[in-house]
Amino acid sequence: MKYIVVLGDGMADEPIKELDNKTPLMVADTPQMDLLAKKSELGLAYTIPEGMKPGSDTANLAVLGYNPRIYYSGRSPLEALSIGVDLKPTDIAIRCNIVSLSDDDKPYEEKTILDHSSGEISTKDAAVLIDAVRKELENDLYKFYVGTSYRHLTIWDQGEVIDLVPPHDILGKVIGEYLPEDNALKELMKKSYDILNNHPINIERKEKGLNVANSIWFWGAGTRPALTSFEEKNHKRGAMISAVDLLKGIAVGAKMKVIEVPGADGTLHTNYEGKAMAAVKVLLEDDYDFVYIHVEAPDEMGHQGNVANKIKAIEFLDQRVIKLVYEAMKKSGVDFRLLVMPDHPTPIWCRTHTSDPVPYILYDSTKEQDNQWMYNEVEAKATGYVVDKGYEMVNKLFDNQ
Ligand SMILES: O=C(O)[C@@H](CO)OP(=O)(O)O
Repeated sequence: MKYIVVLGDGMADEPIKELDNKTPLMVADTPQMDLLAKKSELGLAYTIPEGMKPGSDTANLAVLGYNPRIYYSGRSPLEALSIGVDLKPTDIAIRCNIVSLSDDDKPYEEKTILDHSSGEISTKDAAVLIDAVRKELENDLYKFYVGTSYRHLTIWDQGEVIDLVPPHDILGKVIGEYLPEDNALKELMKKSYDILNNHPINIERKEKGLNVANSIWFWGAGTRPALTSFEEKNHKRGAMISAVDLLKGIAVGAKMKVIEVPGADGTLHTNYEGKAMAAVKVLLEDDYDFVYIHVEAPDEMGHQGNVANKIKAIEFLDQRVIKLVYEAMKKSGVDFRLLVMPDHPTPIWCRTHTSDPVPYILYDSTKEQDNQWMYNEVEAKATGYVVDKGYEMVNKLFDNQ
């Protein structure tokens, strides 16, 4: 038996007025997910433990079977594992976004945050900007490392885990009240604006009408994580396919195989087919038992508040990932169980995450069901199946309960 998770980041949503009070999942043309839903258990899963913040860190740990209350020690330390930075016990890892602030004459505190992703800047351009920041601001206490696209890393030697606001939670707002209380971190952010706003890369971006990448933004602080190995825990050899350091870092921590897919970049235009084919290969040719395919695009489109592109991202996931994996597995004749779900909702109305339960499909090629339901939030709720503890989902997938 082979085991597959397809994780559509932020795919769940709420009814939207312009969509006749339907959700993007209800409106999207998803014949593959609907076919699977008919043959499967359909239900709702709570991936965010009560009282915890609805981050992709917490939710994906849960879907991989790690109780966030035990294993969560911050987002950035997980990403550091993927970036290859070995944290000392006294190091604090902090996510260092490159964001777009309003390019006006107002003091830093009065600027508005326009985009947490600087127009999904390329890693190549971002690396040049992080280098410019590093030259001016790095010292014995603060070190800067390049991650992927707008997502980078700062290590604060002998620092503290302090509460910092994720930039995607405050899009369109004046930043003053959301800046770090820690003065040193705030100063680094302020100085970064002076370094970056008129950097040649940003002058070019302005000319091209692209969002400028003119400030760093700190959030997601934490300490070195300690995950039990996935194989020890589940007696399954597991592999991870994702564009983002968060998921790749969780996999490094869990001693899973990390598969790099060329062209997988976390955007709407990622290499969907490449991810699907890499998953099939690791299961059928390399004989791994479990693969986790993470697709970031629906979440990013949610953060952008772009309903048409969120629908597109869901349709791409359906036709260019799930369909390919399903058909290749069927053709191989190997039995498999397939779990399709988001980690959390990223509703268009709020452009950030919520803690609501998410719809899941659990398919078993050896026990096909014959139901009438389709894959969406409303029908998943109507079935009455509920998984209260998201971190038990893998046990369901492995049929271990
Ligand atoms: O990587 C990030 O900065 C965030 C926002 O895009 O991702 P997610 O919403 O998946 O936590």
